[in-house]
Amino acid sequence: MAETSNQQIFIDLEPGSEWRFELEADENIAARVQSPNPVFINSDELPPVTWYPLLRHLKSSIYAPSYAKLEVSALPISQYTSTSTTQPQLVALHLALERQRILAKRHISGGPSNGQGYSNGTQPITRGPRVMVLGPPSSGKTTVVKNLINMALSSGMGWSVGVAGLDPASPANLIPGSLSLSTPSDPLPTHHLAHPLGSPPGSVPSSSTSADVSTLGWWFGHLEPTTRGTDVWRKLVTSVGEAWTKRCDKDVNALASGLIVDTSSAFINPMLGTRKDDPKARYSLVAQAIDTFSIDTLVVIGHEKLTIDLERLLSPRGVRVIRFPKSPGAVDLDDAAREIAHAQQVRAYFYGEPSIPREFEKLMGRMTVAEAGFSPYSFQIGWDTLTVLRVGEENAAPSTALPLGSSRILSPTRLTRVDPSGPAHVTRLLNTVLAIVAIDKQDRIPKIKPEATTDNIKIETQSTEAVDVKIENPVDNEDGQPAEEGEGEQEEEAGDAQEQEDAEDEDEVPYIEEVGWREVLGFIVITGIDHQKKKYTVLAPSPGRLPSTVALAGSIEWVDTE
Ligand SMILES: Nc1ncnc2c1ncn2[C@@H]1O[C@H](COP(=O)(O)OP(=O)(O)OP(=O)(O)O)[C@@H](O)[C@H]1O
Repeated sequence: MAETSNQQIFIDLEPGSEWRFELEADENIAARVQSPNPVFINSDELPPVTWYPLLRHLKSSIYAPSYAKLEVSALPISQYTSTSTTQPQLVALHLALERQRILAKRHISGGPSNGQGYSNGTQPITRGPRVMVLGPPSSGKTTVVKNLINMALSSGMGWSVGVAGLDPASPANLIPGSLSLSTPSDPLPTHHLAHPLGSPPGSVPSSSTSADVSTLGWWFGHLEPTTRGTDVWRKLVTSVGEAWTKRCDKDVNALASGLIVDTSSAFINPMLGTRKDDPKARYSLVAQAIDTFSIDTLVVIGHEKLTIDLERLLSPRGVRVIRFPKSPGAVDLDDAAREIAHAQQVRAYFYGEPSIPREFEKLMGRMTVAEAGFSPYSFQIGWDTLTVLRVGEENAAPSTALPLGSSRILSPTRLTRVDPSGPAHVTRLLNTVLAIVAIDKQDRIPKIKPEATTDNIKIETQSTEAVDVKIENPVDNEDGQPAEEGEGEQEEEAGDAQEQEDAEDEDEVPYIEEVGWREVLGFIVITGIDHQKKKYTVLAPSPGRLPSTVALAGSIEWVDTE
């Protein structure tokens, strides 16, 4: 209940209650605890007597395990307190995971197992918990993941928990459209929408409004997996899994700490990823993620049928399926709210964490400090210098050009190069976010002699026999423009040898398909296109040369409206 005295606003919290708020576009508030007992936001303790900024559009809650008094700088229009919290269930789940971590650590360090380090009484516990959280849209998956991470990182045990983000719409630390892997070292704060699971790969030192999270990213380029994009998705998930395995091989603490995986709500669709050659398969992408990360615990939020379905499917594989209640506080996010969150996430990648609002200057007392903003950099780069690729999109001769009765089979993960001279392509690229990928010598497909300069395309005849045929001069494949000279400072710096090589390979995608599921080096966005000069204007997070001039496009766009 809120009370006002001497222009101060206090909220009294009963033991085991949470204060929930939904901030409007113009509401920035700060909160601080004014009682000896601590309060928590997503299981991260509010620092004592320090103002904790809660910025516009944020929807969250502050939990008090025992009686607490909270002071807020202003009362949001939408706020209430409630004792119907899922915090006790979260704590119980955390304790079960913590036990597994401790036993795994004991096993890894060769300590006595005294019969406890065994799961099911037979298998020794050799590694920390591998948990995946599943549920319908807005059921609170990311919130549960964040709470579990924060409880583990606050336990004082020095855990190094892995966080895999398999929800490209709620990116863990990166731009929407990414899959990610991070190992945060400090509890993740909740100040704004920009980074639901921490801050971007730190080019700046950590501060108290973001967590120092070194994040690896992979580019899916779309907000959710679809059956059509399944092949690329699977490759990307495998890449994330390999990175996690590598991490565990090098760091036994990560192995003992375990992994928590956030997932896309699309995962609850049983038919997602079902292939024509195996039409009866259900939950194939869930099963793939479970195998890839050796998941042992699946947490299903508030969905009874899904829990039962998955239990039937996964129990034989030794996966524990737990039904977890949906928090009554979880807010149904509509399209508008999601768009705002995505725009803030992209903006924060380029400009850094949102700054602390001016109106907080009048608040007396200590304030959690803001991250220094980044210095994004805008420059022009020639169409021929920046090679923009799409993964898994058809971009070849039209089917009508094929022999009668035949159909084309293209690799579902093939790369196509965006042809800047085709007007449709250029228009599509405006405002597009691009993921920069590293290229090395082995990635180049050796140039084929002119008579063989074709696209290898399999043609399936009606008798279903596959034969290889070659189609010359694939339509829409490359512009064939010679590389421009003197593209400006950035270009000369960025282009170097690669620019020359790109110009040579104008008629085909010169790289192997693996480039499409490689870890990304960073992101840029195309903010302008000069058709006359054949140049893109791009925004990068920092000045200096691009680490590579090969970039992957998807369907993620961003226009800075601030
Ligand atoms: N107990 C709570 N009190 C207040 N707000 C909450 C609570 N739990 C979750 N929320 C809010 O509800 C919204 C939805 O939660 P969250 O993003 O965790 O769900 P999700 O299942 O991951 O969503 P998505 O559909 O994006 O996958 C978020 O804005 C979150 O901050």
